[in-house]
Amino acid sequence: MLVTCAIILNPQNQILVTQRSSIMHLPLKWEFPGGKIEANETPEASLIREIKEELNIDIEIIDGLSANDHHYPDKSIRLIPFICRQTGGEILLKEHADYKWLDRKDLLDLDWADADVEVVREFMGNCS
Ligand SMILES: Nc1nc2c([nH]c(=O)n2[C@@H]2O[C@H](COP(=O)(O)OP(=O)(O)OP(=O)(O)O)[C@@H](O)[C@H]2O)c(=O)[nH]1
Repeated sequence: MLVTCAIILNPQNQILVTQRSSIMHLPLKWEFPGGKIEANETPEASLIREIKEELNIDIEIIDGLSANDHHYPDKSIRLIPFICRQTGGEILLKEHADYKWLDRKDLLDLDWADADVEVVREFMGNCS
């Protein structure tokens, strides 16, 4: 399963992180918002659509990071991360339990979905 996710930076270079709801796969784990790529969709178009659907905000994509393959007991995903900026809208949570803007140094303190840990490490390594 191909999944895109957005590392959205604000003007203070904080990062938007979202918490999965208690009724989702990986309940209450933190992730970067995003979702499954649908048929005939580019990764970039999929991510822009998902972020609008889930969070009610518009983003532009700045850059891509390495995809990370991860095998959960019940599914395997390829997580494709993009660095993004918010260009419009106000955050309204449609699916998630919570969100926060975090300083980069605090990212590894969260209880991440397993597939995201490698993505966080690469992102932190790139920025330091
Ligand atoms: N959006 C998103 N999904 C992630 C991340 N990390 C990670 O393991 N995933 C997994 O990727 C899958 C796709 O996410 P989704 O949000 O579109 O799908 P979903 O919860 O409806 O999944 P489902 O319909 O298979 O239960 C989920 O199983 C989710 O747990 C992440 O950072 N962002």
